[in-house]
Amino acid sequence: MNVQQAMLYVTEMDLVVPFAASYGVYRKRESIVVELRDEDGRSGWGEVVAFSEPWYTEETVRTALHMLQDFLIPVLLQADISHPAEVPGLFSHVKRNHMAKAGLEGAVWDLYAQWQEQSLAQSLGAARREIEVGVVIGLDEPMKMAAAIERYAADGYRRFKVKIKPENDYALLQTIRRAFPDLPLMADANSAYTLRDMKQLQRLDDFQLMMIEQPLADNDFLDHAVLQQAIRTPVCLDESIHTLEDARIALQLGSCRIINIKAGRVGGLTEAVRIHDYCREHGVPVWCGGMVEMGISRVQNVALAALPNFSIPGDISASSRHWQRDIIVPEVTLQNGKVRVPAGAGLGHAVDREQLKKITKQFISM
Ligand SMILES: O=C(O)CCC(=O)c1ccccc1C(=O)O
Ligand SMILES: [Mg+2]
Repeated sequence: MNVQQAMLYVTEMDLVVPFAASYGVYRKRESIVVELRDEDGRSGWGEVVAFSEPWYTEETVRTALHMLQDFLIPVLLQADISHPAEVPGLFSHVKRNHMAKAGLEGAVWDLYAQWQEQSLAQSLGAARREIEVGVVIGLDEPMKMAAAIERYAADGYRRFKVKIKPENDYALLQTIRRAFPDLPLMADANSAYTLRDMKQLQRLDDFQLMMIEQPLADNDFLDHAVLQQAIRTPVCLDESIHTLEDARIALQLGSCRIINIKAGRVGGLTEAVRIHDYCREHGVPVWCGGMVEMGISRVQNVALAALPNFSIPGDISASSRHWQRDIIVPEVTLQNGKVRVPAGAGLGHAVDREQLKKITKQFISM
């Protein structure tokens, strides 16, 4: 497989509703869509899920463009690739910058699956035909968050995640639990706490949460282990896990009992599958995280979450959760709280070039 041309679409799209977490509020989202063309004129699609600002990890849309244009794409255009799992090795002389790398690797996976006349899920070794999915409720007033849960429950979502912060946790979860005593509920703190908040975190054991996601800083493997010893609620790590090695450290230290896998955060689908396999061997469940992404990354998530150890519904909502009009056809939709894993070759969804053109503010071809 030879990549002959790489095209980058820098996009910006309004969110259907603003999305707030402990770091701030998003009303629109910038992204980069990657189109790779091979020697037969096939297009493979990827998405770089970095945000405009470096709050989630250190990457941004601008740093990713720099990495893609000046380091990663030149290497990819020179390479002869027989399998997408070779791509991380091609990029190993570039430190980190996982989301930039994952955008290209994802597009190579799409090309490869098309070339094999397989679905992306099949190429990844995933066999499920449908997956259960969950939804994330951004920070807001407790009554508004409870109302959002009610609406999403009616849509059929199977697991509900609320964003929390130290100023808004106990009362919020109490409001939600009183309204929905049996709801499969979890909370994501995006590193808003430290070990000094131990007592406050212990009180959250009152709410039978499925887990608490990333309570402490991303590099705090030790403090997360201390916390997990002191609370009943399972800790799930998100921002801490950038590599299989990070997952190994976290499980060996007891920093968490569950891992959130996002292909963008770990440098691509290849590393995501390796982390999945490692967790499976160690009896640790995983689930697929979300990045308020558009359809290409969303459909990659569906394929990834079809692997067997994705045993908890992920943050893989319908396209309409965030977008008026997604960039794929058909869009991702829910049937009974489940999403069907596409069976068609590659992504199994077409890119809506008309919509992509409408939201593109910068185009680069190499
Ligand atoms: O994609 C979604 O719908 C929301 C997923 C989510 O919570 C999230 C979105 C952007 C950045 C980080 C996170 C997170 O899981 O921490
Ligand atoms: Mg998270």
